[in-house]
Amino acid sequence: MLNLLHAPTLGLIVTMLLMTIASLMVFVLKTRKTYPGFGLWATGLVTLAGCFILAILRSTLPPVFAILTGNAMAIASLCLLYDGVANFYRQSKIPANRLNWAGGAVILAVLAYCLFRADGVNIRIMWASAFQFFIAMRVFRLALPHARGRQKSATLLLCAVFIGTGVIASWRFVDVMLAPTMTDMLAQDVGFRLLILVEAMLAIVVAFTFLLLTHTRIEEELHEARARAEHSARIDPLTGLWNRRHLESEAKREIQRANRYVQPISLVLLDIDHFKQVNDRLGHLVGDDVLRQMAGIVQASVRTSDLVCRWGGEEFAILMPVALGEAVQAAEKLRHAITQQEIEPVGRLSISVGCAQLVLGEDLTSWCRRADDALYRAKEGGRNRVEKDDGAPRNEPALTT
Ligand SMILES: Nc1nc2c(ncn2[C@@H]2O[C@H](COP(=O)(O)OP(=O)(O)OP(=O)(O)O)[C@@H](O)[C@H]2O)c(=O)[nH]1
Repeated sequence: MLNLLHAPTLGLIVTMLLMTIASLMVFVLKTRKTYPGFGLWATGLVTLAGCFILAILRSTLPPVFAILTGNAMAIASLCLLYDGVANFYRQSKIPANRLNWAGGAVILAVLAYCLFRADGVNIRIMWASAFQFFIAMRVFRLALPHARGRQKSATLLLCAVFIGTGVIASWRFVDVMLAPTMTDMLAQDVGFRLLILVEAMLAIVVAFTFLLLTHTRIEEELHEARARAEHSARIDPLTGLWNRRHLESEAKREIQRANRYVQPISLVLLDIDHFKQVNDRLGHLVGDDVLRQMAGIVQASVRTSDLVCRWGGEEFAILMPVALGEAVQAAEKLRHAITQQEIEPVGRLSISVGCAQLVLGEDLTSWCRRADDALYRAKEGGRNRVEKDDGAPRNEPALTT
């Protein structure tokens, strides 16, 4: 066991592991999509690896330089990792925290002072461990509130790693406090060296966690982009209402529900009367604006449980979870509201409306055709009126507008 944890070998293994992981982080930073903070994480790990290299080379360098530079690098790497976490969660590129850096500078000054004390090694390790504990707890506090949604597991892993780092730092603090005066850190007992090895492992897990956090954020963005694309594929760009595609897919779902629970549902189709004249007299852009105003009136005049869509051109459709009689009443109310409304710049307009209640076992095509037939009859009957189709067989052939 002792041989396995031979100090120089241990130092070499840890350094090589850290260098490898730091290089991989830099590679990911240069070649993949990353987020604010990733660069700081990569720099933090490179700095940590540099600190271990200095530890290995300590005997070949002037001791004051090796100790102070090594500690400065260790402090800087902790501050960089914290800044990376802060920037990642806040999505900002501004370096996050001056308190850590100021604290780090004070600790470094204390460490420099300790170089001239007989019990300096112990005190140095205790101060450095205290700082490590402080940063670990700050990272934990910063990250924990973000453990939700898709980021939950990766963030919890990050919190666990920094809790582990904090535990090791406090363990080492107590261990060194109780130990006799030390002359060389790496010459300490096996337990002490084992802690360094565990810390190196934690650094690797941290790097993995950073990659995981980045990956889950990419997933999150893709998911949101897909949801946005799906939503906008169902919206009519001119009026902002749902489009026909959305209404049809909702109607299919409603048909299943209505058939299963025998609940009434009606389709109301409405068409602006003589809309062509608006375009012809005032131009297509004014026509577009009139359509937008009409959409607003229709949407405002129906219940929130009704689904309004632009069916196409100057036609709108409303899905109402009510029986035919109530749908006709609502359509009359809407027709009346529209005729009372001043529409800029054309004045008052009227609509023709066709209503049809879903018949048990009927499909969407047949239901729409019946509503369309009723609308056609409203047009034929002189416009500005509501017609219904009650599902009873008719003698005349089915017509469409
Ligand atoms: N401005 C504008 N006009 C549109 C749009 N979609 C369809 N239209 C116009 O709507 C008009 C529909 O004309 P018609 O089908 O003859 O109907 P109408 O003039 O309303 O006559 P009736 O429906 O029979 O009362 C055409 O002039 C189309 O160009 C659109 O997105 N914007």
